[in-house]
Amino acid sequence: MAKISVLGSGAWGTALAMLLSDNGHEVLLWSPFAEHTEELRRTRKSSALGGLELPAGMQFTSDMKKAGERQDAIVLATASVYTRGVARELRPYVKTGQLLVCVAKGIEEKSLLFQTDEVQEEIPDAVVACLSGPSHAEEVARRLPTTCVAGAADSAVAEQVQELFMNRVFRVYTSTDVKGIELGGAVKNVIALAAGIADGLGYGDNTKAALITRGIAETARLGVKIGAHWETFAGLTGIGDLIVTCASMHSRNRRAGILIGRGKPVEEAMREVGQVVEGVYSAKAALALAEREQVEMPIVDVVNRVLFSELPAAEAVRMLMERDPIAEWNYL
Ligand SMILES: NC(=O)c1ccc[n+]([C@@H]2O[C@H](COP(=O)([O-])OP(=O)(O)OC[C@H]3O[C@@H](n4cnc5c(N)ncnc54)[C@H](O)[C@@H]3O)[C@@H](O)[C@H]2O)c1
Ligand SMILES: O=P(O)(O)OC[C@H](O)CO
Repeated sequence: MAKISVLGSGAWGTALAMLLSDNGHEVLLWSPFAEHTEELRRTRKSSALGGLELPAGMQFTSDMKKAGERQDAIVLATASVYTRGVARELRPYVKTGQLLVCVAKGIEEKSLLFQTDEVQEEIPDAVVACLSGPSHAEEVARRLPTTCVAGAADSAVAEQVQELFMNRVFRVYTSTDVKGIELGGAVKNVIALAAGIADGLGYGDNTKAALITRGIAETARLGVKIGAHWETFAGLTGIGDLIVTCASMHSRNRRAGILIGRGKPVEEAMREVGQVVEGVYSAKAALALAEREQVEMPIVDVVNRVLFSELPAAEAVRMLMERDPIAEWNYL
C-alpha cells in the first residue's frame, strides 16, 4: 500500500483522502490552516462534508515538510487559485520523479495555464498527472458509485493513478489527453454558472439542455484548437462533468448561478454558497484563451459580461437567443 498526502482539506481533498484510506493507503491530509488541522485531529469529522466521520487511520498535518517528504503520491486538492502557491511551498521537499496528482479544476488567469502545467512549471522534476470527472465530493464521501478519468501524457503514469484511486464504487478510466480533461473541467464550471442563472431566472429544462449541449460544443471547439481530442468532450470529463454540474444541487457553481439569476450581486452569491465557486475564477481565463485561439465561445462570453460588466442576466439570455442564425455543426 502507498503513502499518500492530500494537500487541501476542503470537500474534495477530504473526500479523496477518505477514498484513498478506504483503498488501504496511509493517508496524510494537509491543511494550510493549523486550527483546521487541530479540529480534524480532535473531532475526526469533516466540517467541509457536513460533519462526516473520517476513517480511523487518516492522519492530519499543517506541516508541508511532513506532507511533502517520503510520499509515494501527493494529491493537490486546494482551490485552483492556490495551486501554484502550494506547489511552490511543496517544491523543496519532493524527490525527482515524485508523482503529483492535480484534482482542482481551473485555468490560471495570468498565464492561461491548466493545473498540471502550473505545477510542472513550479516543480519541473515531478511527474504530474490529473484526476477529473463527474464527481461531487458529497457523493464520493458517501461511497456512491462514481466514475473519473486519470490523465497523464504517459499512459503508464495514468495507470498508476488509476490503481491508487480505483475501487468498487469509484471506477477510474485512463487518458493521455490531459489538455482535453483540464479544459473540460475548468469550462464546465463557467457553463454551470449559466445553467444556474437560467434556473434563477425561472427558465425551464429546454434552456438547461440548450446550455449543456451548446456549452460542450464551444468547449470542444476550443479544445480541438489547442490540440485536445474531440472525443474527450463526449466523455466523463467533458459532457459527463457538465451534466452533473449543471443538474445537481450539490454544485456550488450552479447554486451561485441561481442566486445571480435571482438578482444577487456576484460577491454576495459567492459568500452565500460559502465554498469555492471555481467558475467565477475561470471565466475570464476561458474567454482570454478563446480570444487567443480565435474561437467563438458565446456562452462563456455572456457569463463574463454578467459576472464582471453588470449585464442583466435576462439580457444575456436574450443576446444568446438573438445571435445570427447558423448551422448546428460546421463539418469543415
Ligand atoms: N467539491 C467537489 O465536489 C469537487 C469535485 C471535483 C473537483 N473539485 C475541485 O477541487 C478543488 C477544491 O474544491 P473543494 O470542494 O475542496 O473546495 P472547498 O471550498 O471545500 O475548499 C477550499 C480548498 O482550498 C484550500 N484553501 C483555502 N484557502 C487556502 C489558502 N490560503 N492556501 C492554500 N489553500 C487554501 C482549502 O484548504 C481547501 O482545500 C476545486 O478546484 C474544485 O473545482 C471539487
Ligand atoms: O460544486 P462544483 O460546481 O464545484 O462541482 C463539483 C465537481 O466539479 C463536479 O464534478
